[in-house]
This record gives sequence, C-alpha cells and structure tokens, in this order.
Amino acid sequence: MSYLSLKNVSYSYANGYEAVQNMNLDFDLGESAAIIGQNGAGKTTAVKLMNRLLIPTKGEVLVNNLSTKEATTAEISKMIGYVFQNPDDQIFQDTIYKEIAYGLKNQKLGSDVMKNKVEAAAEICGLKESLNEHPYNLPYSKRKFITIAAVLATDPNVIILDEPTAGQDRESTERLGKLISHLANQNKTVITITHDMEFVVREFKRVIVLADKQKRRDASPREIFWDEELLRLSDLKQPFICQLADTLGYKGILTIEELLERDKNETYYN
Ligand SMILES: Nc1ncnc2c1ncn2[C@@H]1O[C@H](COP(=O)(O)OP(=O)(O)OP(=O)(O)O)[C@@H](O)[C@H]1O
Repeated sequence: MSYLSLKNVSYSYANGYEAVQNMNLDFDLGESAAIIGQNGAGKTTAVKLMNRLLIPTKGEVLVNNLSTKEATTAEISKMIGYVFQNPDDQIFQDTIYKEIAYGLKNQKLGSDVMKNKVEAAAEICGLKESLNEHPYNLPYSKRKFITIAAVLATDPNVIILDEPTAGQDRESTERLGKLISHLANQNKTVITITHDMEFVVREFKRVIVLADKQKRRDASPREIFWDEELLRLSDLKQPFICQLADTLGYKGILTIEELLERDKNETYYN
C-alpha cells in the first residue's frame, strides 16, 4: 500500500473546466519524483489534490490510507507539506523566525523544542543567521527558502515543491538539490513540479509527465528524455546535454560525463 495514492482522480474547477482527468499515481515513503509538463497541463492542480487544497470531483486521494474527502485539512497538512510556487503567497509574519515557527503553533511545544525545530529548518535552508530579519528584507530567492523551512519545520512525510528553482541562482539550486537528497535519506517523499529539465536529470530518478490533464508517462529520466514521441506529444524539450548528444549522433545520453565517455570510446575505436 503506497503512502500517497491518486485513484482515478478527476478535478473540475467551479467554472466547469476539467483540469485533471482520471489520474492514477502512487508514491511510497522515501521516493522522490519530478512532475513535468507544459503550462496548463494540470501539474499544480494535481499537487493541490494531494494536500487537500482541492478535493477530487471524481475518484479518491488517499494519504496513509485516509481519504482527503473524509480527513480535515489539518490532518492532511501534517502528512503532506506544500511549498507554493510564489513565496509571497505564503509569507505573512514579520520575522523569519515567526514565519518558520507559525506551523508549529498548534503542536503545543515547549519554547526550547520549538526553537530547536525552527533553527534546524533554518540551518538546512541557509537562513540561520537571518532569523530576526523581516522576510521582505531578503530577496525573492531566499524568501522561497523561508517557505521551504516553514514546511520542513512541521516535519511532514511528503514535501511538495512547486517550481523551486524558478528565480534561483546556481548556488541556491545546488542547495535545493542537497535538500532533496537529505530528505530522501530521511525517508521523506519529495514531489517537485518543475520546468527545469537539467534539475530533473540531476536530482530525480522518477519523472511523471503530465499533458492535457492526464498522466502521459511515469518513468526514469533516461526513458522520458529519449522518448521522442512522448516529448513531441507533450510539447517538452530534452535537456541541453541530450540535445547535444543527439546532434553528435549519440542516443541515450543523460549527463556530460556519459557524453565525454561515449565520445572518448568512439574516438578510440575510430
Ligand atoms: N481556479 C481556476 N478556475 C478555472 N480554471 C483554472 C483554475 N486554476 C487553474 N485553472 C486551469 O486549469 C488548467 C491547469 O492549470 P494548472 O495550474 O494545474 O496547470 P500547470 O500544469 O500547473 O501549469 P503551469 O506550469 O503554468 O503552472 C489551466 O488551463 C488553468 O487555466
């Protein structure tokens, strides 16, 4: 039994527009995945169904065997943390400390325990030195880490990140990669929506492609990024290294190391 399951899930918005159609997905604990797809494919709608921000119109979402139709939002958000695409939709406290601590308020923790949890989440997000600052004193890229820290502090088993690399420089993108590995080592599940294909190749072993409201494929990055028909039908592009390898006539390459190795062997044998 998977920890998180979408079973034949469809969702229509109030205006009648169906954004997710008959979707089936399963996630075990410790299993991370990237969700990719064109704008409007239904990615954000799908993840909002996972944490009960939306409730399926048809089908069922089960979290640890509990249907989101029967659970409260508070029950589900203890298990599934969601980091919004835009941090400014999530930040409303006047210090970073208070922002990270906010989700812990109902847990009736002693102030020392609370402080330890806030500091641990801040540390991993590179914010430990800024806890007394106003969130808006920090640039957008760091504000995104404030919202990640606020979710991590509540210690959910599943963390959903919506476009985490958007607006991030290389250093912050590397920090995100380390964070995802760290969470996987703690048996957490990280589900990341992204348009950043290089990030997908570096950080994920499982990729889910959504197109036109539906799941098109759920496979490894190599299978996804060398499935030319899938990419064409889903209007997706290969990562740059795959494109370069393709131009050189090498199929199935995913990383620069693999490309250099293949090129060395070809040169050697020729
Ligand atoms: N509140 C809403 N009411 C009606 N339609 C909506 C609403 N929110 C989203 N949609 C529509 O549902 C479809 C799927 O939107 P969704 O945000 O899930 O796509 P997405 O794959 O996350 O896209 P993006 O990459 O642009 O964030 C889009 O056509 C969008 O316009």
